[in-house]
Amino acid sequence: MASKSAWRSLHHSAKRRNVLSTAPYRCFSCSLRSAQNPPGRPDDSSRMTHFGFETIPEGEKESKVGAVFSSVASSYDTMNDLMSLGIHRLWKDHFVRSLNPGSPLASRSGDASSKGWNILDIAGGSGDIAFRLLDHATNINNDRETRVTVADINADMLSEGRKRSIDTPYYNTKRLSFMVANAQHMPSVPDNSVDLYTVSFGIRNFTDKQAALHEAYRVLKPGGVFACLEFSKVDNTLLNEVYKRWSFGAIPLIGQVVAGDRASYQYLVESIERFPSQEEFKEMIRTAGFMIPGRGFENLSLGIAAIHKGVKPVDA
Ligand SMILES: C[S@@+](CC[C@H](N)C(=O)[O-])C[C@H]1O[C@@H](n2cnc3c(N)ncnc32)[C@H](O)[C@@H]1O
Repeated sequence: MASKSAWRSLHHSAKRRNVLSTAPYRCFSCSLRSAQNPPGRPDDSSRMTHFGFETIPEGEKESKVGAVFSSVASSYDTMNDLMSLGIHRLWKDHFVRSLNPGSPLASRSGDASSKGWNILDIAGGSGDIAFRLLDHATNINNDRETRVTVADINADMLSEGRKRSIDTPYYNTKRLSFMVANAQHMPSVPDNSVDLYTVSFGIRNFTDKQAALHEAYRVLKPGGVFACLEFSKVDNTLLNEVYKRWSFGAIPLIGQVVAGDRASYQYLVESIERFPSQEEFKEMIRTAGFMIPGRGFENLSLGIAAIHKGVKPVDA
């Protein structure tokens, strides 16, 4: 008899080719996909959304985004360096430093007995943020208890992450795990169980961003922190002009030359353009129930990217 993992991979390749419609046992990733319309939610089949500059039925977005990331998975890290001229590394380092993972939890949750942080890195893809979070906890805070679950809807991106983790001290330890999950509905993550929820360059791809923010609120402990690093709106006219020429002119072309895939990179730049402004996104975080610390966001490189944070109230 085929092992569960062998069956699962056969099942998924069959699903991709549309030749299998029913699962003989509960398949985690597929059940999550179908869980987009949980009981009680209206059928979304007639609702429209954006896929880059295209308007498409909501029900089609996940598979289209899935195809983009399956296509770019193997070249994703190289492309990130080329597209951002390496700057994404500085943004990610700064993001993680600003969160200070592994520092004493007592200061914000009042739970002096807590050891280590339970971190959920959503849309974690190839592990860039997870490895940095664990390095920071270990090397800066001397904390060897903090653990990160990298969750992503795309098994191909997670498999790149798993491969990369082999070169880290966290490989095959309880500090690092990978999970196929849809940020909009994560039934396997209990309420009030997470200290820090991170999402880096992921949320603009979600079909229902507000639903994902509500789900972040649900899984975070009271006092827990939501933190998002995402492309945003440039607040300087001249830089904005240069940036748009670079992103629309060069990035799809680099995608074609390096990864043999122009269309996926065209989608990625269009999705940046479609993402709400800093102020609009801050209001979405507030709507999900979070308290907004200070100004609520920090612009990086004049707003090319921004860090947004929200805190779940301690008395929630
Ligand atoms: C641009 S990558 C970001 C990867 C990584 N966080 C980083 O900063 O390099 C975006 C990721 O979002 C994932 N994603 C898209 N929609 C998702 C959803 N609804 N739930 C979870 N992950 C999703 C994609 O599969 C992809 O791995």
